[in-house]
Amino acid sequence: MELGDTDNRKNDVIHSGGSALLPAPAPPMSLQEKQDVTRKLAAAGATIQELNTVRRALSLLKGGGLAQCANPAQVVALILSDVIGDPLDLIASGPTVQSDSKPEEVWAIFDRYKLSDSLPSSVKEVLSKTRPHYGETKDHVLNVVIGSNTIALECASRKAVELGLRPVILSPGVCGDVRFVSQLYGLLSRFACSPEKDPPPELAAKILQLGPEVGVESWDLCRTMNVLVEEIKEGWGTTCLLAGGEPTVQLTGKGRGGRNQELALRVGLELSSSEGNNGAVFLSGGTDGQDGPTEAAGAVTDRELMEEATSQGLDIDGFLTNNDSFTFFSQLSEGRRLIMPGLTGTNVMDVHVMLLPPSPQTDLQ
Ligand SMILES: Nc1ncnc2c1ncn2[C@@H]1O[C@H](COP(=O)(O)OP(=O)(O)OP(=O)(O)O)[C@@H](O)[C@H]1O
Ligand SMILES: O=C(O)[C@H](O)CO
Repeated sequence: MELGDTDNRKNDVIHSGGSALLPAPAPPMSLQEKQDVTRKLAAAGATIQELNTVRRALSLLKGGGLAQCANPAQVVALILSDVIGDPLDLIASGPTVQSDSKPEEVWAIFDRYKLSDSLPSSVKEVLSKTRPHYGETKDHVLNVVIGSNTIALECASRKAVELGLRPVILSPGVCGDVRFVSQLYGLLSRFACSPEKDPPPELAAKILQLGPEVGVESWDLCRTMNVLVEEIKEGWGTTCLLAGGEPTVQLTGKGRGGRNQELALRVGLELSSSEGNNGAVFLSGGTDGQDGPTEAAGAVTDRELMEEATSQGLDIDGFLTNNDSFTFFSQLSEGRRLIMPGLTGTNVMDVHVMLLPPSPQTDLQ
């Protein structure tokens, strides 16, 4: 979070991690008490939406407080979004966006995670006060999203065209468990590499059934499948399927990994078990250059993965059970499938890329 002043104007860059970088617990709450509350919520599995709704209510600067402090100076907030849907009031808990979270909304979150009875009395005191507003008008604040997953996918799409690929953007809002997300990409690859001119309708039905589990709307799935069918019928070159978002992993093991590496590993299993000529290549990477507590940003897989692992005596299921995807990719072929760009200094969530080469019958046209 950088602040800069030019004459009577304050320029802020709002980005990932901003909530933690700009703590300002509302009195009488102490910083330690506020940290304990957010840690308990995160450990209980609260979503970023729930977490930041609570953070805004317990902070002097979040939820528009920073803009209020700057009033009447003109505030220009340049925002890098790391939250699906780019909600201005939730990115870094919206320090320049007036908060409307009501105490009852916050208590409902505490109740949901059974924390209401283990909170310090300061929480009750803060929530019993009405939040200050920064006046009747918000004319002195301009919030601009200058970086987001949508923008990243649009840039990737332009690069794909430069490389002679045919891009199609599925969605910037992919979420849900990596097991469902990997099934979606496996089904889409089978749909695109289908030997029939018209892919089997049951494949399309399964893809549409998965939509709600992975945060992708039916019309985005139908639009994408129509592009893939056109590719099959008209025999374009390789289609570059682009998507992004922030899937989740249910951690059951003690291994080292991240959601991007685990997703890539699971998609590799899907591709390896897919019959026919499934020449898809899949990449998942964190745009901040770090995936979980590892040096990698993600990994690349294809249908050769299973055979490659088996030939090197690596049991994929064992690594997955232990959430040990980083160790797996590090040991496989000297780590050649890992993506290691280093930290990028920005964060617009994860990007998924799947290259779908033309299926054999179109080569003969
Ligand atoms: N061994 C593991 N295997 C798979 N996923 C893991 C593992 N360890 C952690 N994770 C996942 O990685 C996530 C944390 O990823 P990361 O450290 O990249 O932060 P982040 O969620 O991207 O936050 P930020 O947006 O601030 O970078 C956790 O939500 C957890 O589900
Ligand atoms: O700082 C935060 O609140 C998260 O990174 C979401 O923006």
